[in-house]
Amino acid sequence: MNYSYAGRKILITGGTGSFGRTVTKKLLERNVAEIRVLSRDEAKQDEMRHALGDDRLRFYLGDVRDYDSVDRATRDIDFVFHAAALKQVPSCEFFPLEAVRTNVFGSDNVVRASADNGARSVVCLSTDKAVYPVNAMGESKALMEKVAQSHGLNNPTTATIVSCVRYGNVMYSRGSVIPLFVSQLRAGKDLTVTNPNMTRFMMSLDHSVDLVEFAFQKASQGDLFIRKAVACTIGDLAQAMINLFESSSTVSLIGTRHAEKVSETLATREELSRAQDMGEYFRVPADNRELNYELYVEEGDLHRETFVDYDSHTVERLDVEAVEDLLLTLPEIRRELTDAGIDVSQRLSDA
Ligand SMILES: O=c1ccn([C@@H]2O[C@H](COP(=O)(O)OP(=O)(O)O[C@H]3O[C@H](CO)[C@@H](O)[C@H](O)[C@H]3O)[C@@H](O)[C@H]2O)c(=O)[nH]1
Repeated sequence: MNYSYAGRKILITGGTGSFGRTVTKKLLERNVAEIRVLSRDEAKQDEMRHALGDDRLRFYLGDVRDYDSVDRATRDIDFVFHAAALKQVPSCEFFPLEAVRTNVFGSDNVVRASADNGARSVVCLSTDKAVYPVNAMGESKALMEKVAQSHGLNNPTTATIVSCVRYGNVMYSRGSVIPLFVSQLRAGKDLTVTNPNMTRFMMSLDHSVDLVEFAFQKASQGDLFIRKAVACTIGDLAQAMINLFESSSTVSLIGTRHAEKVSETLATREELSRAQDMGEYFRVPADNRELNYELYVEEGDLHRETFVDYDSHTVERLDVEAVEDLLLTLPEIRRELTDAGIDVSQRLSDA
């Protein structure tokens, strides 16, 4: 279905985070009537209110764990982008029930309140860590995906479309490794690398948000959209940062953190076997069969064996120079380099 944003009201949960904020900025460029941001931290809201200075922005204090605060924020709303989450792997490992409360029950509140208030479309933000999860953050996000998909299965006549978008690591997002490396380089310290052979999917924030808009426009009930991405090793990422900053820092190995994987998977082969390849991304439709399994035993999926997981160890791997080029596409990196007195204009014009 194609919806126009003109005159529409959009809610972004977790709207003061890196992802939510970028989506907010992009949507403000459309002819939307109102964007609501639901989040817990009034200081971040205040900072965003002043930074964006747009009177179509409305800030709602509240927590997705609390149905009433989500209900208030979803009244008379058209689109909901659900980005609020606990997303740091180590902290979720220590406090797994907090991850369950926010990422599972909180997501259920968002889906239910949106449907109760007649929203047209809800898009939930997921992560590659939800695939073959080994940590509480990923496990809770995997359940969030199931909660999102169960909406359509349990409410066949609902008018509210619920879908998910799944990403890898968003470069320069708050609390992630790239801003950490920048601060270490600027302080003249060595870069703390967990395991140089670990691989991660790398994508820019700007690229990532396009898919949210696409999901709003095109999702069918229960769809999961996966953004394809390139990957690199963390050792190459550290080296690329050292090279760009023309630094004499070296790498200091600190070992793998709690519950980290050596590689991440964006899509399983089972998902790929029923996915639609749409160029930049995959669309994985929900399995809409009913709970009547005896009707289906005849239909085994022989086709499935020909697919392999979409994994950061096996997709296109960037070398150090290609990682440098990718880093230079980030405005934050260019600004940091300029601040550090490093002139990259020649390199940018060669690119
Ligand atoms: O001091 C550090 C910190 C991290 N790393 C490594 O850098 C990579 C990326 O780490 P980080 O930026 O902390 O991201 P992840 O732990 O991979 O998780 C991020 O990426 C996920 C998507 O995979 C999101 O869902 C999470 O919210 C987000 O925190 C990992 O291989 C880490 O082992 C280091 O080498 N040194």
